[in-house]
Amino acid sequence: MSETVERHEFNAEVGRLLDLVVHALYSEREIFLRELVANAADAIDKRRFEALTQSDLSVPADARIRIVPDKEGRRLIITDPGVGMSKAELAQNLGTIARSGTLAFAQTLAESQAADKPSLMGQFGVGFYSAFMVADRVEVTSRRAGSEEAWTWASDGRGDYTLATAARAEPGTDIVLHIKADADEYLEPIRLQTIIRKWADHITIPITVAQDGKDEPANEGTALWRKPKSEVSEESYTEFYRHLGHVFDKPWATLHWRAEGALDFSALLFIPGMKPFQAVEGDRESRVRLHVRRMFITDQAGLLPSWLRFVHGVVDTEDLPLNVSREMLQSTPVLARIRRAVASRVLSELKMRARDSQDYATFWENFGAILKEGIWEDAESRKDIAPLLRFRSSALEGWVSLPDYVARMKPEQEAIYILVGDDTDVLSKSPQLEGFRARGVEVLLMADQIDTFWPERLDSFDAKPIRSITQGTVDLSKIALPLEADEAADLSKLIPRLKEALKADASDVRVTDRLVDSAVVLAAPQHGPDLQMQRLLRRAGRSVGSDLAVLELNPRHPLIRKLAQRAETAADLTEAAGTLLDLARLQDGDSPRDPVAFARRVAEALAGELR
Ligand SMILES: Nc1ncnc2c1ncn2[C@@H]1O[C@H](COP(=O)(O)OP(=O)(O)OP(=O)(O)O)[C@@H](O)[C@H]1O
Repeated sequence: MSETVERHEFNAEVGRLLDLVVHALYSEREIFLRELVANAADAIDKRRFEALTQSDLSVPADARIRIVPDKEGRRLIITDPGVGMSKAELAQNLGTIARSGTLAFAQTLAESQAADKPSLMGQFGVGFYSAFMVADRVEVTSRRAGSEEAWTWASDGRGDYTLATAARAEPGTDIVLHIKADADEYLEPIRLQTIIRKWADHITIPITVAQDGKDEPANEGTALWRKPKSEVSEESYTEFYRHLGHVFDKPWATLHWRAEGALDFSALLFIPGMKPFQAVEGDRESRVRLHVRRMFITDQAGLLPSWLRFVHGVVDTEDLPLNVSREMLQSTPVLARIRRAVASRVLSELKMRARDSQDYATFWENFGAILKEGIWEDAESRKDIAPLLRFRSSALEGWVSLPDYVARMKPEQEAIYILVGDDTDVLSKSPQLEGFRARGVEVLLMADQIDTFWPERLDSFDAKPIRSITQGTVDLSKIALPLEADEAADLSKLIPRLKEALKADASDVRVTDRLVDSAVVLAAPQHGPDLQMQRLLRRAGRSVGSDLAVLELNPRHPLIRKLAQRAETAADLTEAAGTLLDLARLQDGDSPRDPVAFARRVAEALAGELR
């Protein structure tokens, strides 16, 4: 067979990443073995998954990962019968950085303090490239399952790599590391055994290390989730969690249980201790792994609803056949029942942990925004999720729950009041809150994208309606103002004049008791989209329809009083009306309709003052 050899440059990012990996990132070089073994195990799982629909790809019964040190040749070889890589996949996976942001993150990491490194590192796997910490040349020979062709990728990690035709009897991958002069220890079978036991014991695929010509088992290979809880140490849980999630932090929650009876399954689930650094945009599916009788089947069985997609873990059942098909995964009632059982177990864990508010805040700040999606999209779970929500509040620091809020409601108060915007700190200063603050009425402040949507679906909590304070007419008149307020001006002449002047820009002009210090405020029309929704629509370039905002006036404010007097005469109020509307928009963080005209009017008004 004639050999073809092609030379390719690494893209510039890979070059820089390699440099960081080798020189700045890791203090423990031994983790290269963990990374390579994890990749090999993933490749075997992938092949098993593909075999569900293509039986000729099936993984050999004695599949294992072999580690073979060759002292004389100064080589370390890692072999797996996994899915393998085609020529294009070799170039793509080992010649570029697939995930955007990886390089930037590696740089941050390299520059960070030693003390912060371990936790940052958790967000980050350099994976395959870590081989260059111990090797000055790496060769990867791979044959894609389902193909006859094999290719060898080779590089000394310095700018370029080659791709050459090769031969391999079976699908799978061999990684050959040419060990550096100062890395002799990684040619010692005992040392390799120790590393595997430390880092890869939870991998259920057998791993062997060759010693004196014999393959010796190196991992225990028991399925951790099948062991009784009492036999699993915290370290083993943590190590398994890290392996599953490709992370390095500690789980915030570990849920390990066995269901027996109507359903028969074991589950080991984790809620991460921090937000994933590289959240895959658009991927909203739960990635909890489904095993049948220990054997990995798929991580795409949607075992948890997407609003619990931050949960990692494994569910292993006796109730499905090993050759379960993809169609069956969609339709079998067994899986539907398992899904319900698993989700309800996660919710009860959250409920229990929510009793410790400080502890729960960690979870909430990481994943609260995702949990809220459940209120929007899951009618069945809505009632269970609602008490788990937490909010910023106009009345106090920290996180507030709906039950807390309801317990603090004023006797005359009719609704749970909310204000939605882009930033809770900005919201907490909003004039929209003035009348509520003055009357001692608490308002919940929300600034996640999803907050524009879910309140409408929940509608009420504990029989109290949830109302946006910028929507419709909020009636505060039943709750007395504790301080003495100025007499309200009579606006009966002013209002029709302003309505006329603003007929193209406001759907209504009316008196409000929501204000104390400010003259004006905007409200959404009673049956149209709320203000934040209008803002989102506008930013997305969508029309907000005919639902113009309502301009509300504070009849006790000096400016409004003066205008009310002016309205008694025939004076022209068009400009003043426009300025009022623009002021209200500015307060809510929006621009005046015509910034230049607005600036001119304000300047003229000031000039009048100064004259
Ligand atoms: N032994 C292998 N068999 C098949 N494919 C592999 C093997 N090793 C690596 N790959 C492929 O190369 C890709 C890149 O591997 P690498 O270890 O750099 O990153 P990763 O595993 O995707 O991410 P991370 O290390 O952060 O978990 C893998 O996603 C996989 O597709």
